Amino acid sequence: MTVPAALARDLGPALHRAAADGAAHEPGVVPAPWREAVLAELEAERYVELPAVEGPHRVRQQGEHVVLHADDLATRPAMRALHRAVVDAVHRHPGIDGLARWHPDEVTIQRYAPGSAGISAHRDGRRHAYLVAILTLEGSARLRRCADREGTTVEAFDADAGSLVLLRGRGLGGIPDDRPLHAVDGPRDGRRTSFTLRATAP
Ligand SMILES: O=C(O)CCC(=O)C(=O)O
Ligand SMILES: [Fe+2]
Repeated sequence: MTVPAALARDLGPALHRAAADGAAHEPGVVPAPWREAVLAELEAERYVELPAVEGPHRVRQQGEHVVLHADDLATRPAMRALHRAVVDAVHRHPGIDGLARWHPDEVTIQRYAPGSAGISAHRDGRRHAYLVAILTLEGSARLRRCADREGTTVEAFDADAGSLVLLRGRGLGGIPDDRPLHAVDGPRDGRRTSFTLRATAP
């Protein structure tokens, strides 16, 4: 395919919601042919099982992942184009503090097999600055903002194919650190694959 240059949606409204509320969802961001091109590239990757229990809060995880550095995308054109398109779409909204400095260097692809329970309530790491951008390449699941570590739902997003979920990272909108607790449920039918961009540099 000819890899497109831009996402299908302006991210302004979702970025403002994420800055105000800590989380936001935008459907229909990545067109199907582009998702398929990325999924085809991913067939060459070697996935690693997530630890079933992680960290002091004992977050439960059922899935597998591949963690790439942005530099690794040089040999993965569809992924590189998607990364660039998300960064361009975010940088179009420099009025929200932090976004102009958001340079995601960490790309995580996560795969959940049918029957997986997903990932229980957690916060993403403090080392991730400004924004966490979670695209769904295939499948669907509820991604929930949680009130507590037991996983009480505050708001549920439909993380379905082509959609984007944005989570506040450290420093977004000038707020030093108010990362949302969230969980992702198991896939509804068939496998779900997500593609997440995070910035580890200040
Ligand atoms: O696969 C996803 O939807 C993202 C799950 C999540 O919250 C994470 O990996 O930190
Ligand atoms: Fe997370």
